[in-house]
Amino acid sequence: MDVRAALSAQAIQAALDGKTKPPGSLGRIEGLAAQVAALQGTPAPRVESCRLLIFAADHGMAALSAFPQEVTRQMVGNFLAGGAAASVFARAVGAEVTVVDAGVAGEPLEAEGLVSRRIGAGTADAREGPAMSADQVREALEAGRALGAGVRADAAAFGEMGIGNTASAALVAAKLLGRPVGPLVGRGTGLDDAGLARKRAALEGAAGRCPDRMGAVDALREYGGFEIAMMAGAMLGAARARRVVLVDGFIAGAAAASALDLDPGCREAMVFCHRSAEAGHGALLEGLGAEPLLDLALRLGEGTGALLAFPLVRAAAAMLAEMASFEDAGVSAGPPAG
Ligand SMILES: Cc1cc2ncn([C@H]3O[C@H](COP(=O)(O)O)[C@@H](O)[C@H]3O)c2cc1C
Ligand SMILES: O=C(O)c1cccnc1
Repeated sequence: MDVRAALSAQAIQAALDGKTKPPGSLGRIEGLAAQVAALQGTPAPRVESCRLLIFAADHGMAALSAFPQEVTRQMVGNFLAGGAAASVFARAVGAEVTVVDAGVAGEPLEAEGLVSRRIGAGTADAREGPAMSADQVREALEAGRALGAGVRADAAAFGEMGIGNTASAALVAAKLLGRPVGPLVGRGTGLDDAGLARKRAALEGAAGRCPDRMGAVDALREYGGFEIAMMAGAMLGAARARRVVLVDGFIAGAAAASALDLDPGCREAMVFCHRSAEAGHGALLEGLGAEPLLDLALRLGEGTGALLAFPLVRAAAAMLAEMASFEDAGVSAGPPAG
């Protein structure tokens, strides 16, 4: 930590301790407020607006899902029509939504409001060989970076849609953490025990093609999805633009792990919003040293958990910006914090 950062962390702590409350009594909301203050470089931070970017793409491993591949395309229509869970939560918390076609299978989607950044018509089957080319990884990261950098809202939330993407996310996460894929494999959209055993065996086979530990570009090339790679790029772009980066569940977590591997500095922008019920998410969070805000047994993706956490982040920033100090309010302070 450089001296300026140390001083500013101290100044932020002093501002928090000067508020009309026993020191530390707002628990983790105080840490959240301090994070946002440091990110924005002000003791009066603001997180009033939020934009959710939903990245959609298809996977060569879609057969490992409990649902058919065409659901990805159909859900893009549902997002655009405002009928998905993420659409409803976005309205409920006052967030805007952008839907991005990162590579849905079949003919290019054409719909009003859809942002087209297609890298291909779905990835290749990672059980057999690389999911995409190195050029496609770069293209996806770059397209994402530009989209993330272009977010004008104070907070950027990240969601995804892609049948089969819990398989892809498990492999990417395993290689980034240098861990066996088995414990990261989960039921996704709701596999039964036989489906789960089949998925685990398939992913263990796929993982065996490559070294145990890989960097983000290699892991994304071998096992990624276009939406996961583009989301990783978008997280980097938004973090560099000093937006709060709201990380959703397991799949967004794999994208976040990729972004962190490419630039550990983007950590200061990231808020891990919830612990998904998907089996591997606990291990991924632990591997990243992240303690999420919420634990609601969600297992949907789309950015739903990120949207639910947004009001907490908004309230944390407002607390630091608006709460009276002991001095302002004429309230007697207790003993010095420490
Ligand atoms: C109707 C429907 C809406 C969804 N919204 C998100 N997902 C979630 O489920 C998928 C991942 O699970 P798996 O790897 O098992 O396919 C992703 O598309 C994810 O966003 C959905 C899944 C379905 C079926
Ligand atoms: O946590 C997630 O992102 C998730 C879990 C299950 C299915 N789809 C997404």
